[in-house]
Amino acid sequence: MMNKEQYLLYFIMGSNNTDKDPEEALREAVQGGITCFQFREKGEDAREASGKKELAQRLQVICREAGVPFIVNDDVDLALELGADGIHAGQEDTPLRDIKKRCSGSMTVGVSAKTKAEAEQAVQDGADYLGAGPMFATSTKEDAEAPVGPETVRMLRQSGITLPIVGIGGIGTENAASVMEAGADGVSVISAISRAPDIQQAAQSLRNVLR
Ligand SMILES: Cc1ncsc1CCOP(=O)(O)O
Ligand SMILES: C=C1C=NC(C)=NC1=N
Ligand SMILES: [Mg+2]
Repeated sequence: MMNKEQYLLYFIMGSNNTDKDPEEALREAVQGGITCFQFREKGEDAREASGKKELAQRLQVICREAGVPFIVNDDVDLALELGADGIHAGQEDTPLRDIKKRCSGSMTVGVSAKTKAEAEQAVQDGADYLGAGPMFATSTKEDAEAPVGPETVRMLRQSGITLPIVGIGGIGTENAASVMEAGADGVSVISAISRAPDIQQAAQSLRNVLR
């Protein structure tokens, strides 16, 4: 199970989020100080089946060596097969109750939620953290909905949600602090790190504005 501090700089990446070798990209991000990693192999040119599993295993080794939690997006079977530290489910993915039945109590289960109702349902279903967004405009997720802004984090806190919350969507060094100030425990980032010329520097710069 993860502690709140581990959500601070929650890097997410799949092979199609970087032009670099994904393993090299993750090593650089770990060097730069990410506190948590999610393997999200999705969308155009995403690897599938054995290719996806092999890449996941290699990235999991990098996380394990660094003591960084390794979370899998959406794919419950893969998460269980790998013995991942956690799974992240979107609203359109496998219902949390079904996931919880299949996962051991030690597995961190995260849910995307941006309304009070979604958040309360997730709490009831036993979610360990919430991903709220998109905070700002993003081109990384093709079907991302309209940005909801950090106000959504503030709203969830004012609604009495005490679960760890990470903001996600279009986050970089220029706006990360506003997400934390709204009450998030961390920020989830894809392209501001995965597409940076110097990935280690990008992760370090984000760490520097977070705390
Ligand atoms: C997976 C996801 N969910 C909401 S926005 C998003 C993409 C975030 O990518 P980026 O950090 O590059 O905007
Ligand atoms: C859609 C998502 C929202 N939040 C997080 C943390 N991960 C995701 N894949
Ligand atoms: Mg999803």
